[in-house]
Amino acid sequence: MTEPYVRLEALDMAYPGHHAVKSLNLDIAAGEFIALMGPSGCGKSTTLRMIAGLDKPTGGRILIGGRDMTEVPAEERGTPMVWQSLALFPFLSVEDNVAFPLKMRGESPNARRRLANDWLDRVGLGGMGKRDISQLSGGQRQRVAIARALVTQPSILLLDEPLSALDAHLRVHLQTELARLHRELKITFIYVTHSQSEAFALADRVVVMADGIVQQAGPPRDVYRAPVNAFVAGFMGMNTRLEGTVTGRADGMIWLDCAEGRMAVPDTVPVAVGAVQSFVIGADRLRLLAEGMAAPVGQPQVSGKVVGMEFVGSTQTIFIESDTGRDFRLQRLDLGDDATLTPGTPVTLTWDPRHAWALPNT
Ligand SMILES: Nc1ncnc2c1ncn2[C@@H]1O[C@H](COP(=O)(O)OP(=O)(O)OP(=O)(O)O)[C@@H](O)[C@H]1O
Repeated sequence: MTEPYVRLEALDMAYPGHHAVKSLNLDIAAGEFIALMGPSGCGKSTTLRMIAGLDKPTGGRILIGGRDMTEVPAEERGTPMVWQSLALFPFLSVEDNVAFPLKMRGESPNARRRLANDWLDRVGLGGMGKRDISQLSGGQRQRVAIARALVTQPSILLLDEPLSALDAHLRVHLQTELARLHRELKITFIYVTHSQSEAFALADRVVVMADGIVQQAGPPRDVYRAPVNAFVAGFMGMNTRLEGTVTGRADGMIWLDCAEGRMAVPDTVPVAVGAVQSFVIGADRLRLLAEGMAAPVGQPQVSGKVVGMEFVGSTQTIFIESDTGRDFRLQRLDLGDDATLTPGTPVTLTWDPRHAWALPNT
């Protein structure tokens, strides 16, 4: 990264009785879309609130554009925030809500009206400026909140679960609009979410947190395919974790004795023969073997039975329990040809060992 635009340096927040953020270091480039994700209580919102200046860190520094902002009051930081719960003024019109930060800044009534309506147009609410907030739907209100945050033309927009109060259809719709706004505005977005699909769809980089500590930061594909530890692998959800005793190395692969048989994984970790090594295999990498077929030479072959199926539009997830009692998840396109895969159906799984990923032993 060239010079970061936002730098969080050993950022710490120790509430009385709870250490919420622990010496967090993160560099964010100008114009980057960053998603902070992790389970409830991991410190995502606290981190965002510290960047906004709403919570004062108990340690570390926040630099924005090279300037130390740690002691700068929220209203002077130029870091507006959009929340899950809509903090709009119910007694002001839509236009006045959007224009409010401009009024605080002392802009003239004409400039306020013009800019507010420009932004209402940009978020798809053109012509609705005179309405009361109560006359808008949840999705429309969230657009007002976004317009109000952007009307001052900040260089950073902070978003804390901005879509989580909306229904699934609206969420996807507004997600697309946020992506468009980010492309057009080219400003830095820092986005807190529980939702892996939202984070993956929107962010240039995701930052996975647990217990106040950054576990992994990287492009969504890297974090999904190459988790750095068991926590991140588990948080990504759609993979199966196996482990075995290392028996040797050959041709860029580590060979392991697992309960499910002899397996190989790409040799990316320094591990000794005789040690136990974990690895993951993505749900989309697993394949079912047709009845009576053997796996290609060098590929594992794991037998088990179907325990459940889930359909999500054009894809399906098949839950399989192996004969060794391990849970596998297999994800594939739904081609409508698996009426016979009911719970209890015996199946055999395989995968290309080059798609497995050894978890670094940190
Ligand atoms: N003012 C406070 N005093 C004491 N503890 C707090 C305070 N605010 C937050 N916490 C605790 O700090 C931890 C991190 O909170 P935070 O809101 O950052 O989590 P989060 O990752 O955003 O979670 P969620 O996804 O549920 O919003 C939680 O355990 C929370 O209970």
